[in-house]
Amino acid sequence: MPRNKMSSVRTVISSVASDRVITKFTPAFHPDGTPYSKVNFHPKVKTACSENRTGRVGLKITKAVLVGDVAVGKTCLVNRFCHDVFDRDYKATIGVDFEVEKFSVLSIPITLQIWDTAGQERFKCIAASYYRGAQIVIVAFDLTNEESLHHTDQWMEEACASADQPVKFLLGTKKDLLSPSSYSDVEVRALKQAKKLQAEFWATSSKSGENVTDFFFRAICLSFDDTLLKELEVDTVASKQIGTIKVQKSSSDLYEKRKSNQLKCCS
Ligand SMILES: Nc1nc2c(ncn2[C@@H]2O[C@H](COP(=O)(O)OP(=O)(O)OP(=O)(O)O)[C@@H](O)[C@H]2O)c(=O)[nH]1
Repeated sequence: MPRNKMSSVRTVISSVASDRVITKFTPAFHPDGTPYSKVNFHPKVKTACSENRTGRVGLKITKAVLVGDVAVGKTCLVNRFCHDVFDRDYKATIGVDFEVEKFSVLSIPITLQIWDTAGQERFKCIAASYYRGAQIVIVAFDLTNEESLHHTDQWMEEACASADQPVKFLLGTKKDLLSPSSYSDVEVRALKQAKKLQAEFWATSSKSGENVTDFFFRAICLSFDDTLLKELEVDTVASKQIGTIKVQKSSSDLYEKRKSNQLKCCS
């Protein structure tokens, strides 16, 4: 890599907070609650990162959209992760809000944009226009509100319609409000729903902070690994195609050479 490019990557990494450095693949929350079997970064991804061959991946922004019913706790989740605060007073999101967080994943700088959308029906149109191109879709529901779990089908369908082959999550909020036995009952239904949605299930509490950081780290790990693998495959196909053109060119050169030799012999 050219010297100036390398030093700009280093500058970005040095501006990443120490608690945003990811060196290990974060595991799923529940072994039966995920369609993603990955437990580690792909060997090709690890090699590409160690050799600084990550192309445009380190320069791209990873977009996450957060959707779900009114007052399930979307804004509180973002505020807990980005600012480590919790507000017990409810203030409805108007339309859409967003936060940006910088990470270093296997020493590659990654910028995560989290779009926190309004759950209120009247803002749905505005919020939906921000789903486009999302690589991470998070459908939140309130673990204490069964109806909000039922509505996750529709939220997932709408958010994925214009997303970009996203990594999908079904995220239960307000875990602190449930006793262990009530939580176990809800978990059974949530795991069933996650399977139906082909999404990974997480249960969090923005009040206590339980599982909030692990959840976002997991989302980043899955998305980063996916995106970089796709990018490396594109590079491999492109270099194979260049190789084929070269082979074709040299064999046609050989043909022309032979033809001219034959002509020389005949004359
Ligand atoms: N006990 C508890 N309360 C929570 C938690 N998360 C959110 N709340 C409360 O739930 C209410 C709604 O939270 P918000 O984060 O504003 O909900 P929202 O989903 O962003 O709502 P909209 O913007 O209208 O879509 C607030 O009163 C929060 O204090 C949690 O983990 N535990």
